[in-house]
Amino acid sequence: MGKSSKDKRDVYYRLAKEQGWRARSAFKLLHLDEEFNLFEGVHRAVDLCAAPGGWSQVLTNKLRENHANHPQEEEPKIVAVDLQAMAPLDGVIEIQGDITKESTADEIIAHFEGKLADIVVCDGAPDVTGLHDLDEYIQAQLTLAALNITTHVLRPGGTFVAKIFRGKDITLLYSQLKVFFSSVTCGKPRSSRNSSIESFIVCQGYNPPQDYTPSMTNPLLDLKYDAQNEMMGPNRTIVPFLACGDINGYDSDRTYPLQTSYTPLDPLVPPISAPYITAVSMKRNNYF
Ligand SMILES: C[S@@+](CC[C@H](N)C(=O)[O-])C[C@H]1O[C@@H](n2cnc3c(N)ncnc32)[C@H](O)[C@@H]1O
Repeated sequence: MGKSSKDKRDVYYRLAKEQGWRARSAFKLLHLDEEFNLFEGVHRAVDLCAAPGGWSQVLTNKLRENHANHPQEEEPKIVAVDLQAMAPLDGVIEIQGDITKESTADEIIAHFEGKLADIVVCDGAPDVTGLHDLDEYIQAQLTLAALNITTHVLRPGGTFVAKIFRGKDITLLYSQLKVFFSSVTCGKPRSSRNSSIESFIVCQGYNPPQDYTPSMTNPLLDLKYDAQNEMMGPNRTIVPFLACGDINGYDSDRTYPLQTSYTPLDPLVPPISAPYITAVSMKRNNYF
């Protein structure tokens, strides 16, 4: 009887046990490295969603190798983060925290003491629900949280690698990543199960828009448009508003009965700060 594909996949599970990797996923990073040469000249790394620590082990080996080859260069620094506690790993600073939280980002940044990382990797996966659209959405949110932390800690020219679920809406995420990196490639390492929707984006050449200011309250994570969180400069995107068709005379008897002082420039688009009562009267007039 021939080997089933399941038997072949298990080779990485067995190899991981034999070679002392904490997780078979270590091979995914090793195989991505074979293709993309991820660790050349890398001394400082962040491992997001790191438990139980397979990728951190790979990082430790690669960065130590780099240091052994160039002892005059700085000592390796690796910061690993996960929701779950991780058994200690020599040479790895571990943070137990949620990567979607600002406090976790602050903690990571603090460990770099003003210096920047050469690479950020993220193998994060939320608990899947089995509802594909929902799982893809949550995975994309996790990737965006990782990207957001990355914009705070990655040096220009640096690399970001993250797990994605390559579903039908993935091109939106690619577009968002292309804003920040000169090269964005999607890779499926041979150790990643064929049956799995997972792939990895390899983003190289970090190059944020000029004057981009990293912020945890930015549109990638948090859609807040109140006065305190107003987007400025290149963080702010304004798209044209086009009234389609002739709206003259449309519903011309409308009134704003509860707002004597409110004179909107465009009655169909009240300012964001317009009071609740505006929404009530607009709703009453069936504008939305
Ligand atoms: C597939 S495992 C990572 C395996 C790891 N790369 C390794 O080689 O050992 C996914 C991890 O993502 C973590 N995770 C999921 N959501 C997270 C979040 N919001 N913040 C931090 N970690 C998260 C989980 O706790 C889990 O340990």
